Amino acid sequence: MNEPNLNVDAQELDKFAQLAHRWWDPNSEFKPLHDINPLRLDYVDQTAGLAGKKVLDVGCGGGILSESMATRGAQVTGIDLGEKALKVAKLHLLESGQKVDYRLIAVEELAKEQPHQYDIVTCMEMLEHVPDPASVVRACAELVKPGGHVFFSTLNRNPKSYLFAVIGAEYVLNMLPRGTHEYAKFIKPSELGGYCRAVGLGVAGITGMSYSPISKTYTLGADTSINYLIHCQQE
Ligand SMILES: C[S@@+](CC[C@H](N)C(=O)[O-])C[C@H]1O[C@@H](n2cnc3c(N)ncnc32)[C@H](O)[C@@H]1O
Repeated sequence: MNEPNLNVDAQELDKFAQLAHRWWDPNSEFKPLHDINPLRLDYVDQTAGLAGKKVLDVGCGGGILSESMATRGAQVTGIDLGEKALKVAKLHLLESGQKVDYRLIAVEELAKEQPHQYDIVTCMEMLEHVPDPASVVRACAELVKPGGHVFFSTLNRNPKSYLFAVIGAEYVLNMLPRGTHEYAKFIKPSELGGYCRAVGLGVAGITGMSYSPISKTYTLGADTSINYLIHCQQE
């Protein structure tokens, strides 16, 4: 994917391509995504109701969230620009027997092709890896049906998130490979909320996702200082 006008950072895609074969190993570099998945899945399901809904998962990677939403009865399309991750995602369907439509396409392109087609759009842990996150938010707003739900999760930008998400996770606890995250690309909730409101997505809720190095578990709650989920509705 080297087309100059795509909203993509080739180095970011390459990081995920190098690791793609380990996507479904719950003890690999993707362990944090496996660990947070039940929390975000329940949050989306309880907030928007997945059964019978047409759902788009943007930046779906190997399909951890996409597949789990399919198990809740959603008709899921997963898109990414990482070819290897998508291959892994498709292979995993053979093992799980789930049904997800995976496509290699930029979200901005899909928005032109299928405007206002989805009841729910999810875009988790992806915005902090793209050059122009506002463009992704705009495309998600174009893809969701009037009154539909859009969910984003990303990393907040402040000294605490630098300490925990970069130094702690990559250098002290070795939970993630060094260089996984670029601090300058982290996004404050106020900035993400601004991108959403600018394209007609009303912010309905913001929830923090916190990790306890003592219990080694994640919880949802009021603390949005490191990782957070934002729930929007198309106005
Ligand atoms: C941290 S992974 C998150 C995967 C998945 N959303 C999850 O939370 O389980 C980030 C994903 O974003 C994808 N990505 C990065 N830049 C992208 C872009 N410009 N368009 C689509 N996907 C992109 C990567 O290929 C990778 O699969």
